[in-house]
Amino acid sequence: MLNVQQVCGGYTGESILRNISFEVGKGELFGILGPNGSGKTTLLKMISGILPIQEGSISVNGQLLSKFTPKQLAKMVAVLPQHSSQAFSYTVKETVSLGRYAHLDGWFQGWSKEDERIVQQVMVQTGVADFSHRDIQQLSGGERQRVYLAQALAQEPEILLLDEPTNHLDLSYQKELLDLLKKWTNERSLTVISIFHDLNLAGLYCDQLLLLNEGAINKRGTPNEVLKEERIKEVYQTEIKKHPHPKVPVPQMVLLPEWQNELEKKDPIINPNMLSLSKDHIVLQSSVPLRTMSSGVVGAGMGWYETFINRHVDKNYDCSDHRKEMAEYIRSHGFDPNESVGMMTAVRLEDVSYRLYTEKDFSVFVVVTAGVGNAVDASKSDSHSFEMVPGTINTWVFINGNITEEAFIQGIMTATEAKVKSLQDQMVIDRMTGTLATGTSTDSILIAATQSGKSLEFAGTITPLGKLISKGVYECTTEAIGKYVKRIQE
Ligand SMILES: Nc1ncnc2c1ncn2[C@@H]1O[C@H](COP(=O)(O)OP(=O)(O)OP(=O)(O)O)[C@@H](O)[C@H]1O
Repeated sequence: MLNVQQVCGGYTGESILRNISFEVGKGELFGILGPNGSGKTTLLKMISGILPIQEGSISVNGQLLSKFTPKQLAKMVAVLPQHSSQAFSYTVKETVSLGRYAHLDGWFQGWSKEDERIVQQVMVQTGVADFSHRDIQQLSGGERQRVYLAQALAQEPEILLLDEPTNHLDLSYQKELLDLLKKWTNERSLTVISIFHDLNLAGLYCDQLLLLNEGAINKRGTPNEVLKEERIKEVYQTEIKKHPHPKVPVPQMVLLPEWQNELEKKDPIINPNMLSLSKDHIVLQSSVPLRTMSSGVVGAGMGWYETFINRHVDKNYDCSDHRKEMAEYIRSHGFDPNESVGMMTAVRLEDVSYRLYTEKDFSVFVVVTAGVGNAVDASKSDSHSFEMVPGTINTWVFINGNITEEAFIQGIMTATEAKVKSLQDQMVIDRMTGTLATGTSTDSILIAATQSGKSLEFAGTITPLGKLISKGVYECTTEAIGKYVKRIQE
């Protein structure tokens, strides 16, 4: 569809872009990225034919851009510039109707039913139909942006060029606009070439990305190929971190603010004095959010949480809507479920076991409640029927240190191995199979780290961090099971 070959050029004598070559396929949503001044707008101006190129070639459907008449070009390519402004006082509908100009024989000569239908349709699609009779000068920045988009779409172009289309738009209109563009690329094979400053939006919506740096191509490829942490850090000269989108397999980038360096220098913060115990629940309230990976009823997965609750429930607790009920319980006790990890246990909470384990410059605080009434041998779990019951071994591991994503996962493995060993050493039996149990059917775990102080890369069993986790989980699980067994024997 669009072929850019070895293009060089810029403004009167000064060459801004160097050796730019890429292709854009029909129906593609193509994003142009790059720092301020990298040449994005200059490139877009060249593609739209406003700025002549100094070297190379740009062709559309196999024909050089310079061979099209202005009217042919206007029918084929529509442009939504960065800061659209209009000197004259037009209504919204008149402004949108200007988009049909390239299709008319003369100025509003032969305005057809089809022209009217298209204008009405794009006004509805861009959400401007409700104020179609208002003066464009009286609209907000976001409303005006949508009117100019409607004007560009009314042109029914094959290629739509956009310079930062989501500028001025609030969150919901950003999404609506990009959803609409994506739909037009899929359903009408509209080719969209757009400049983005928001790397995350570009990653979410674009099929292909072109990253410019100082007038040259740094990388061209799919979002996963272009949005690499090291590359973005280098090109934008800033601290960022890449993380996965929670629903779709595209990378997302987050900024790391300067003040996070201060956080990293702070002293350890999680200790046994922060634990409050009652018959109903055990709560650990942190003064700062902790990076947490857990299988809690509330707050499961990866997140930042301040409140950690292990709640006692009756053996016959109805688990049918346990998430909602637990969130209500947390709220009714004065905590925010959005900032909490909540677990349940049928075990008596007086039998909790907890201890702080310290190394030279980091520490681990372990809290375990354990009961083995529904102990299971994982190698024979086929013999068991699936039943949701409140968890019985709940393991909390708080780390006063700065740990990697890898260490979170290794921490869960290490803690699980230590738990299994404790069960085996105490000869806990799966009642269904009569074999040694490896856990219980609904155990829960959390690893929560302050992400300040010492950097800890690994948490496998023989690493410095893994040694504390192993020892802590083994000892606390053994003690908690011991208390449980003693109680049921009494
Ligand atoms: N009309 C002009 N005459 C001369 N130089 C210009 C002109 N317009 C832009 N430039 C220069 O060309 C370079 C690239 O500008 P361009 O607008 O293409 O960058 P950009 O990547 O779109 O930046 P931004 O993200 O800030 O919009 C800059 O150094 C800019 O100063």
